[in-house]
Formats: sequence, C-alpha cells, structure tokens
Amino acid sequence: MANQPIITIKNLVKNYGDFQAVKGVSFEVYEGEIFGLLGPNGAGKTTTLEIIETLRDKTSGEVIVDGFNIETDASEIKKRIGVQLQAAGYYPNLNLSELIVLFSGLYGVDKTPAEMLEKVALTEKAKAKFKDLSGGQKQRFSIATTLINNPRIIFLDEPTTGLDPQARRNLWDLIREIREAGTTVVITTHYMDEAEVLCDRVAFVDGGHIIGIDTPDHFIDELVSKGFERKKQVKAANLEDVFINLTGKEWREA
Ligand SMILES: Nc1ncnc2c1ncn2[C@@H]1O[C@H](COP(=O)(O)OP(=O)(O)OP(=O)(O)O)[C@@H](O)[C@H]1O
Repeated sequence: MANQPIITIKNLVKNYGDFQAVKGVSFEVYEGEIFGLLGPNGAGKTTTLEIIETLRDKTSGEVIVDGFNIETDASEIKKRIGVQLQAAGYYPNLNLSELIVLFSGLYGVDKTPAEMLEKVALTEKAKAKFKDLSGGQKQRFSIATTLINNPRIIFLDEPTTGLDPQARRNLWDLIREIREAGTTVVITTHYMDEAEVLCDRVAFVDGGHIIGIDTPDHFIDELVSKGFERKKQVKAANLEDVFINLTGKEWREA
C-alpha cells in the first residue's frame, strides 16, 4: 500500500526576532507510522512540533494536517490531534479519574475514566493525584490524556526522558499499541536506541534544517556501506541488559 501523508510540511520557517530557529524545512509524516524527530538541543524540533500542533505561529511555509491547512483550519486540526500537557496543567487537587472527566468535558466527548486509565495500565491509580505518581506513571497518564478526543495523530515530546529502563520499555509497548490501534505518532527523543527500535522513519534536524530522513535501517545500512566501523568491540549484551536481567523484566510501578 502506498504511503499516505497525514502531515505535509513545505518550506516551514520560524523566526524569533532576528534568529531563525527553523530554516525552511519540508517533510511528510505517513498515516499509521511512528515518526521520530531527532537532533541536538536547540535544533528546532519543539518549535516545529508546536507549529504543527497549532500552539505557535509560523513565520512562513505550508502546514497541512489530515487534509486541513493550519492557516485556515486550525480548529479542525486541534480536533484531530492529541498533545501532551505540561505537568502544570494537571489541577493538583483532582485525582486521575476526576482529571479524565474534566478533560472529556473540555473536549466534549464521553470517555469514562475506567476505559482511559485501563489503556495505560493505571486502573489501580484512579484515586491518586498526578503529583504522587512515579515518572513512568506520569508519562502514561499524560499519554492517556492525549487519547481522550480519539485523535488521528498524537505528538510526544521526549516522553521517556528520565525514566528507568523498564518504564521506558513499557512506554515503547504503549506507543506501539497506540499505533496498532490506528493512531499516527510523532515523537522527539534524544535516545537513539529508542528511535532505532520504535520509529518507522526518523528525520534528523540540525540548526533549523532537516539533514536526513529515512528508516533507521536504511540510515544504518548506508553508514555501514560507506565503510563505517565502531571503534570498540560490541559485546553481546550491554549494561541496560544487565539492569533488566538483575531487576527483572516486570516493571513494578503499576
Ligand atoms: N520563544 C522563543 N524565543 C526565542 N528563541 C527561542 C524561543 N523558543 C525557542 N527558541 C530558540 O530556537 C531554537 C530552537 O529551539 P527548540 O526548542 O525548537 O529546539 P529543540 O530542537 O526542541 O531543542 P531541545 O532538544 O533542547 O528540546 C533554540 O536556539 C532556542 O533557543
């Protein structure tokens, strides 16, 4: 089946005063894929995402999301996407169930806390406050809130930063499940091992430009075909494997 673009970006530019953070980037995200935006700090990833999410104005260029133009149909785009809130958005006196009810009301949809919390393995935490969750649980809850409006696309900005290896792997499974259920996922991460196992395609962003876009496999094969060799002998396992092996595969923070 041909790849169907669900996001199309053409010549996107963002200036902050005299500084050009995004310098004319063009790319497509295909329907049903996990698409990664990778690159060093300050490369322009978050700025690009926030423009697509309708949270930030562009300076110039064209952004089409699920057939809608960001200039004329931002409200249609908002209905079709799920965006993670900053932690400050979770009213401290409400528990997870109450927060789901609140967000469902804001979106005008009829979602029960039980069904949303079950999706992210937080059923047991229905009465807990957001601030009392572990790092992994906070991320899972925040992903649950992106799904309330049945979005066509969700955007996850560094969702696994600061998580332990088990919580990280658990989040990968959750993200894969969301994709399997038909939602396109756009993610940023600084962990290349994560991008390699999770993303169908990745774009490398540097200095406001896209400097490469392909599947992780193609990027790696191309580098190897140019004669690249790792300096150090790679062992059959790494320290993360040791961590998982010693502490057990089950994550404990459910
Ligand atoms: N509101 C703003 N005003 C001025 N400059 C900004 C603003 N927001 C971001 N920038 C600058 O734009 C550039 C791109 O920032 P952006 O946050 O998009 O990068 P990023 O790739 O997401 O980085 P990180 O990996 O650190 O999250 C940086 O140089 C940043 O300092």
